[in-house]
Amino acid sequence: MASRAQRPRPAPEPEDDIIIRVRGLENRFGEQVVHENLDLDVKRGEILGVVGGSGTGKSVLMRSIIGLQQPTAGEVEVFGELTTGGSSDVESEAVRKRWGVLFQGGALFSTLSVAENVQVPIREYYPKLDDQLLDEIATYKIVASGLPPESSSKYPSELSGGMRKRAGLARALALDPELIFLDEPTAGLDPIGAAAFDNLIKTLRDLLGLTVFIITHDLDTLYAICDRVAVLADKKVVAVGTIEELVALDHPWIQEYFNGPRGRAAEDSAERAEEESKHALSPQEATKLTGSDELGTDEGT
Ligand SMILES: Nc1ncnc2c1ncn2[C@@H]1O[C@H](COP(=O)(O)OP(=O)(O)OP(=O)(O)O)[C@@H](O)[C@H]1O
Repeated sequence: MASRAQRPRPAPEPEDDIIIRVRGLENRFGEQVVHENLDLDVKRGEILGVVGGSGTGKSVLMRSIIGLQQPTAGEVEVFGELTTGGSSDVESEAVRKRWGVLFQGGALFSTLSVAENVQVPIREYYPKLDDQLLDEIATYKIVASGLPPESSSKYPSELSGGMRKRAGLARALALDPELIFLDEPTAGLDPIGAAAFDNLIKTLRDLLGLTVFIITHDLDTLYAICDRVAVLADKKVVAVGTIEELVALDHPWIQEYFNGPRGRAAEDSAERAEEESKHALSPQEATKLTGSDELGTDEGT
């Protein structure tokens, strides 16, 4: 886990490595103005955390980006295609295939097994695939998400909260996306399960080169895996940057969030984890001492 002091700063990206571009976004519900003149860029390959007080419009922002919410003004481009109207069905279908979404709570279909849930997006885009291949792909995604293969045949009601999140992640990964959106993925998980889920996201990003847009209230997640954090307040993104850059700002909500008791505790625990990892045994050393090569595979959910 990287500490606040030691996390490497992402190198500056060229313009075309911005894969989500939000400009002048406005969302109104009747008299309520949720977003006004909101701008945001997300860079290829980064894990971007999105934070803000309850009701500041984090989920509405995500829904606007993925085209589930038509904003009242402004534009959103993902992979260079407009998702806020303007694209043809063919173009928007092609671009939708390139992202996966884990909604709050997993949003699994309760009458479908885990494998059938994972197969839903695959069937939508590739209706001619045969059942055996669909089963193989689903099992692969389920295992990649840290679930045992036996969970394929289980129904959401038979899974723990952490397992449901992993099943939702398996479905988000179904179409080999380049970009994933995660809405509060660690909410409701115990701290060990939440840390394991964070590690899984980071590992998948590193292995698959994913770009990750993650809405979270979980300060530990921000410290552990996010390259940059975007702060929603006053109806817009008031700041985006590394945690080091954000804490240097004078914004009252940012100061209270990162320098309040929970923010400091998360920072301390990230630094402790970093310190402990320096003293941890390598897998080879552990094998020598214990004669076992099966350490550390339980992710705790
Ligand atoms: N379809 C809708 N119709 C009317 N109001 C809506 C709709 N969707 C969201 N809102 C309102 O927009 C505001 C922002 O909601 P949103 O769910 O994006 O907040 P959030 O920042 O994700 O909050 P939380 O952290 O509590 O999940 C809220 O006041 C919500 O009631």
